Amino acid sequence: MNVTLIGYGSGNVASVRFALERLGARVRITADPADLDEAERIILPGVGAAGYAMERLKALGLVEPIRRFQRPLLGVCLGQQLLFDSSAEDGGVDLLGLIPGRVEAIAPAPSRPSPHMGWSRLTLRRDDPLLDGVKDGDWAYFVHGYVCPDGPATIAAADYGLAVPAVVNSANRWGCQFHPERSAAAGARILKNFLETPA
Ligand SMILES: NC(=O)CC[C@H](N)C(=O)O
Repeated sequence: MNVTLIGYGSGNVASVRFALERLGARVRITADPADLDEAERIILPGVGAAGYAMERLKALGLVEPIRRFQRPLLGVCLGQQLLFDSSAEDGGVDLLGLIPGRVEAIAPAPSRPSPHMGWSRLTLRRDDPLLDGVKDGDWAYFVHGYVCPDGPATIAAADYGLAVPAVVNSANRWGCQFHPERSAAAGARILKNFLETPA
């Protein structure tokens, strides 16, 4: 099982790599656009600000190779958000535009501080190869202050006083808002399923 992990200076590369290698994957970390064109499957990690992440992807010439990639692609945490059209973060930033919609800030409420930090249970919305073996009610670990738009791409959600698209899919692109590398059995199963998704 080969996987290419984009190391672009805005991602939790080390923890994702360790989780993938624990599953037996051969991990290549790269920021070279040529490596993406020949990758069997790609994971786009991400932590921090959307604006900076997009600046890094643009500076490294990675935006178009990611956009044109037709084999399995998984965005993790901020990496899921980057798959959408735009984000309100950093005063508004255009993203990769692979899934329709705008990422918005989580509106804080008395029972719902922002950022959403901690364990929440998953509600499965529909079957998907990435969710094979994941059960309704499984726990996942979230750390985010922005939330993707809930729509047809949502295949699993978490209830945080608002519906948080926890796992999304559109064509060959999947996203995971929570940290699968820090989400115990469900997270490990999602990474394993991604590694086994036919390229
Ligand atoms: N954990 C993160 O890196 C968060 C990503 C994004 N900036 C958000 O607040 O949702």
